Amino acid sequence: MIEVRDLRREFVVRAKSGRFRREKRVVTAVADVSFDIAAGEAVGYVGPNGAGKSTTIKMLTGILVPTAGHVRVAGVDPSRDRRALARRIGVVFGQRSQLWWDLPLRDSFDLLRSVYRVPAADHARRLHECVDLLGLAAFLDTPVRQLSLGQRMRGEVTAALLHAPDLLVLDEPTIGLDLESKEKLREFLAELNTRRGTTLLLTTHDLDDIERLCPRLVVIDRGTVLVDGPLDRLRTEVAPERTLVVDLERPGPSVADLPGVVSVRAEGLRLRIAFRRAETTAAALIAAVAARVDVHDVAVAEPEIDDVVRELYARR
Ligand SMILES: Nc1ncnc2c1ncn2[C@@H]1O[C@H](COP(=O)(O)OP(=O)(O)OP(=O)(O)O)[C@@H](O)[C@H]1O
Repeated sequence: MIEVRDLRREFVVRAKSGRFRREKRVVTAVADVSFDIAAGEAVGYVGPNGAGKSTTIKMLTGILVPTAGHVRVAGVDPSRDRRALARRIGVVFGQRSQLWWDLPLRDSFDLLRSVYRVPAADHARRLHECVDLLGLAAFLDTPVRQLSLGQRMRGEVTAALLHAPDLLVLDEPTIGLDLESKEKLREFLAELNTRRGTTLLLTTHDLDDIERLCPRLVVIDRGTVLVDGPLDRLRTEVAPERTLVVDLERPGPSVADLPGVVSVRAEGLRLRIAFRRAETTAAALIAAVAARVDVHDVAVAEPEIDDVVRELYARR
């Protein structure tokens, strides 16, 4: 669905140097990025501010022309054939709108139907589905400028899907939304990916989006890909410690010396035992702990995705 090889984008900026002189400087926003995304995948594209995420997305959607490299999206060269691309993909920019500000939401959808020449019956069916799943009914006749951010975002996602694209690209889709709206949107996108097989590529600073939606993560920093792989593998490789949370019946002797244990933190009768997955299993550790202290309850916590990404940024 997406093929990116040695993709590069430079910007020439003119900075003041001295009183009258302006110096030309080249900023490399994206430097030789390569990745492939297959149909049906859901991929998170993350990185710190200024990493080059938006610049990449703009090249994938035909808004920016690459300085060098090869890019194909749904079989199309995005900057050469934006029209053909527009029929195959949907794009949602959290910070920008494709809706008509002064018109009721419903009218924007009608206009988009004409733009994409979607047959009336298909349009009605897809719209009905989005209205239902995203809960749009209450504000379909409200002008877009009067919508709350959460309502507008649900409208934006609907607008991007009315022509049934195979790929949906989302740039910061949950930015600024409250927790409930975020969850609603994530649930909808997850369904879209698993049920309909729509490919998802999203940039986000909210790692819960990734946790919920993207089995695969591409991390970019200073214009280059830092890592690319399944989230589960990154968890194991980058954050090799898991945590056994043990609730004790009563205080007992220390368990810090058990094999594989890295550290133990006690909060009343609750112990947080960090252990290395390469050195012991949760089952073996639970047995060893239970042989020493009276255990009321146990749970195993995987590293948070935030920890994984923080560790990756720290390593650069
Ligand atoms: N039009 C432009 N002219 C000059 N420099 C630019 C332009 N657009 C982006 N850049 C620079 O390219 C780099 C990457 O920017 P980009 O917007 O792609 O980052 P990002 O990963 O999307 O960041 P954020 O998370 O803050 O949105 C930055 O250093 C930015 O200043």
